[in-house]
Amino acid sequence: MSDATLVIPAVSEPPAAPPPPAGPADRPGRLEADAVSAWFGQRKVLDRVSIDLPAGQVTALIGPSGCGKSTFLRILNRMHELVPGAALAGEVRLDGEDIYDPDRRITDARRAIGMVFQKPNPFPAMSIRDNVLAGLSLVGSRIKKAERDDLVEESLTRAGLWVEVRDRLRQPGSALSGGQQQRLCIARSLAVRPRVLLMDEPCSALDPTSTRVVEETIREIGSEVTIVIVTHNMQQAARVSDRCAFFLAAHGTPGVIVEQGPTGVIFDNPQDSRTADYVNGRFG
Ligand SMILES: Nc1ncnc2c1ncn2[C@@H]1O[C@H](COP(=O)(O)OP(=O)(O)OP(=O)(O)O)[C@@H](O)[C@H]1O
Repeated sequence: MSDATLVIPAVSEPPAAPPPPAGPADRPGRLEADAVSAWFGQRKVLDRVSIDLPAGQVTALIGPSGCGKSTFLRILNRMHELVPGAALAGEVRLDGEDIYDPDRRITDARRAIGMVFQKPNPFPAMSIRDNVLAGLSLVGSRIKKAERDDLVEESLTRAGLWVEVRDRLRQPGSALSGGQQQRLCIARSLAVRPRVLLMDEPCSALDPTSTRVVEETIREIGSEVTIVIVTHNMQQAARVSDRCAFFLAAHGTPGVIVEQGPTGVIFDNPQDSRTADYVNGRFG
């Protein structure tokens, strides 16, 4: 490990920030990664990745399996450091502020930067309503009882699920279809009013119809909350993203960004022949 700015997770956490105020969703945030490298033990898996993720835009991270996309995504909300033996270097800034600053709590980063995973993971025995509210306690936020119903409706509406579930909010989350469960997980993330939403292959466990509905949801919320999505599906990247970053790890070397830019350019006029080969399905 040669980079000088190795980040070591804080041992003691500073006091909790106050819960976010009720009201309209916060404005979308701008994320910047600067020379981010990552290791699992002695193995370096990302090398000096720098990218600007503009506020209110959807950025797709694309590239072959194993090139470090998910690792990079997890670095963006401080999940990488939870893996034993994992280390990282470089800087990640949310609206100019270093999310790894030792004066900042991990939960502050998680509250501002939400995550939706590959497999829908609602709490199966918990009601649909309580699943939406569960996101708040996961990041240490509280909300007044009187404001809960409004927040549930607002979050489910933004996730494109309200009309389908408004008459059965007390039913368990497990009673929903896979696509509905994924939108419930999006609603759970949105209830925290994040500035950025990270999505790790959110449609890979869904059928084509559910995939389309989740993609519509992404397009609809993409101007209110900055979205970074990892996807293997090139059509999906083309459909939902404003910008793309192409990751590659050649012959066992750490992953790097080969090319990044507006989605139209990456697909129709890429500058690097490896990008052209990948987006046209010639490898990966
Ligand atoms: N917990 C872990 N411990 C050790 N190595 C890991 C761990 N997680 C990932 N890796 C390794 O880090 C490298 C990058 O993995 P990562 O999952 O970030 O790639 P990816 O591009 O997201 O792949 P995929 O598209 O298949 O999900 C891979 O070589 C992987 O084997």
